[in-house]
Amino acid sequence: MCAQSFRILVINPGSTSTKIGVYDGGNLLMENTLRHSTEEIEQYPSIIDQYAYRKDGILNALSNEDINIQELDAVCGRGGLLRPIEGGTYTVNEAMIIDLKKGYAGQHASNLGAILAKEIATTLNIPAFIVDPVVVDELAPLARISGFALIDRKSIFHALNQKAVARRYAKQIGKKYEDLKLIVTHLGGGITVGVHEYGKVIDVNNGLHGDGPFSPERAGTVPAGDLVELCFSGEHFRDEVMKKLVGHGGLVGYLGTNDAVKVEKRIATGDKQAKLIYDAMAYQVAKEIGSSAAVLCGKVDAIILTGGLAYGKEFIESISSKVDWIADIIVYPGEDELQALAEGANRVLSGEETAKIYPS
Ligand SMILES: Nc1ncnc2c1ncn2[C@@H]1O[C@H](COP(=O)(O)OP(=O)(O)O)[C@@H](O)[C@H]1O
Ligand SMILES: CCCC(=O)OP(=O)(O)O
Repeated sequence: MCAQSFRILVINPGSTSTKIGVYDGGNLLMENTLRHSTEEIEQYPSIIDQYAYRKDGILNALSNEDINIQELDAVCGRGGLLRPIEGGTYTVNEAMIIDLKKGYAGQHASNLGAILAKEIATTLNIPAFIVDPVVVDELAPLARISGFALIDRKSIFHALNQKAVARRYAKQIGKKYEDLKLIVTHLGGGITVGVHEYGKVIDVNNGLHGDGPFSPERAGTVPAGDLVELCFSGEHFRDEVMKKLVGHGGLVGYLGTNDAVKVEKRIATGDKQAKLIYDAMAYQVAKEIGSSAAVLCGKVDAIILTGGLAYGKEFIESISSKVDWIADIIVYPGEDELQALAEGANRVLSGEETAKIYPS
């Protein structure tokens, strides 16, 4: 008897893009990346206000590729800033939608994944899922200590892609993910460096709220005392400072764009400031990888570099030249997120796994 084949629409809203794909029986029928400039995104006061803009983009892309949405069996979105939960595939439920709409754990484009999936799925009377949301939390107790007793460190990162590429690497070398010690670095609109020890991400920088390297649009760690002074100087409003840290931080703050391709072009035409800032981003990523290697006592099976910025050859070279003494470096440009979403939904639809329930 043939295994049943399911047609699944996957939706991955990122800070600088919305990526979609349609899979049938595990085969990719179409994929599309809709890029969003800072100016486009800025028209919307909050993440939830981007809903119709992103939904229209998705439905237009599907229609341009002659995909008949009536033939879909499920819709699976990237999971956003929910309560901390274990990894896996979850049915989108009302409790999840409520948390995402009110921004329970903050604002990020991934909050739209479940909402878009549910909305499209409801009109078609089919199920909606999320897989490995950005709040997957496997931190070791030591990694939770920030040094400031009122604030714990949190696990907010590219869980879906980090896990997917780590598994891809394990398969490629004929080993199990659960038997490896890896440092996985996602280089996207946000940048996260995860310490994967035997299948668990025991430490990772909080890629959203001011921790770790700066990124195309986030400030990462900034000097805390200076930040406190700035916040209480009476010259800045709360939302303005938050925006300077997340959204208008990193490359946007220094160079006015979240697009690394444009930055590379400026460097090629001799823009010294662009080169300094781009080199500094690579420098901070390398430092974070170095400290992650210390977590694993230097016993690292491989360093994986992935995400959109990993297409930039000189950027990757700049990081690699500082950390290649630690372990082999594997570069997987782009991401495996769409396929990981499709596989997660497929495991549930085929009965291989039961969907987890998000707690209310
Ligand atoms: N070919 C490329 N060379 C260098 N940088 C690239 C390339 N393609 C995309 N990028 C950059 O990657 C970043 C976005 O990465 P991506 O993983 O798609 O992020 P997100 O999922 O957060 O939207 C952007 O700064 C974009 O300009
Ligand atoms: C919220 C952590 C994940 C993240 O930064 O995603 P993007 O790179 O898509 O913004």
